Amino acid sequence: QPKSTNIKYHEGISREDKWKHTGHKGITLWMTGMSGSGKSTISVALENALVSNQPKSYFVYRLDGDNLRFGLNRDLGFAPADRKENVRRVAEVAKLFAEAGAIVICGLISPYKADREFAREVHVNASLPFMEVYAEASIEALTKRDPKGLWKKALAGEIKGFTGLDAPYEAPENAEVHVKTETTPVPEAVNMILAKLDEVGINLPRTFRPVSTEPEGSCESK
Ligand SMILES: Nc1ncnc2c1ncn2[C@@H]1O[C@H](COP(=O)(O)OS(=O)(=O)O)[C@@H](OP(=O)(O)O)[C@H]1O
Ligand SMILES: Nc1ncnc2c1ncn2[C@@H]1O[C@H](COP(=O)(O)OP(=O)(O)O)[C@@H](O)[C@H]1O
Repeated sequence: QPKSTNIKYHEGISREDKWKHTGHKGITLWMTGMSGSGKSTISVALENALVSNQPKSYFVYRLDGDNLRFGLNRDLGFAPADRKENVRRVAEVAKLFAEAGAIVICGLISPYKADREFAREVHVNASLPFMEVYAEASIEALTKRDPKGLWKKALAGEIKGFTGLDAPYEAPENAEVHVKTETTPVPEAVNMILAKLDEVGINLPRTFRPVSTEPEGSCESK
């Protein structure tokens, strides 16, 4: 519930009218998984596939957990309440972008099921499509990959409350897409997500606008 009272929601132009510009519906793809599981790698590859590999570019916007912590979420840490607020804010921002017609790719660890469910509800309540994508890899693989050296630091006790070590990760049970990134190459993961997008059906049907059948210059003669 909002803290403010005496506020009123104002409607603008319809979502359908906004989506006419993009030629497709907005949707939020929520990538979850532990650090190093492949959220960013797959998100960027998917973004490229949608922007550069299609006959017509899609309107895509990535909301990356790490990146947002430099700005919008700079006041948040990694305590459970902070992670919850992190997910809430990103879910609300994603909803706004999806309303504007974007394919929003969120990449957040989002370790708690309840928080991810909240993100889904925000979209469902606004009648916006939402799908969860689970990037999974074993702790063994994650500690080997360790692109940022964070697992090494956390294992050495230099990071407290690290997801997968001394902070929980509640794995999704019903994610729309489940990518086992130890055995699924990145392009295959992208194609799995594209196939799911096709299933949801975000492309808007197009019909041709007929040409005028009035004789040329008939306007002036009236
Ligand atoms: N304690 C702890 N636990 C997990 N991750 C940590 C931690 N401290 C810093 N980092 C870095 O922060 C990135 C995760 O931020 P998120 O906003 O995605 O996290 S969360 O959804 O709020 O749980 C995460 O990014 P990714 O590696 O891309 O997942 C890490 O780079
Ligand atoms: N199949 C795969 N899918 C995604 N990432 C992979 C895969 N195989 C290896 N990797 C590597 O794993 C690391 C994943 O890191 P990153 O995408 O930053 O994860 P996250 O955003 O979840 O923290 C990268 O170094 C990437 O090259």
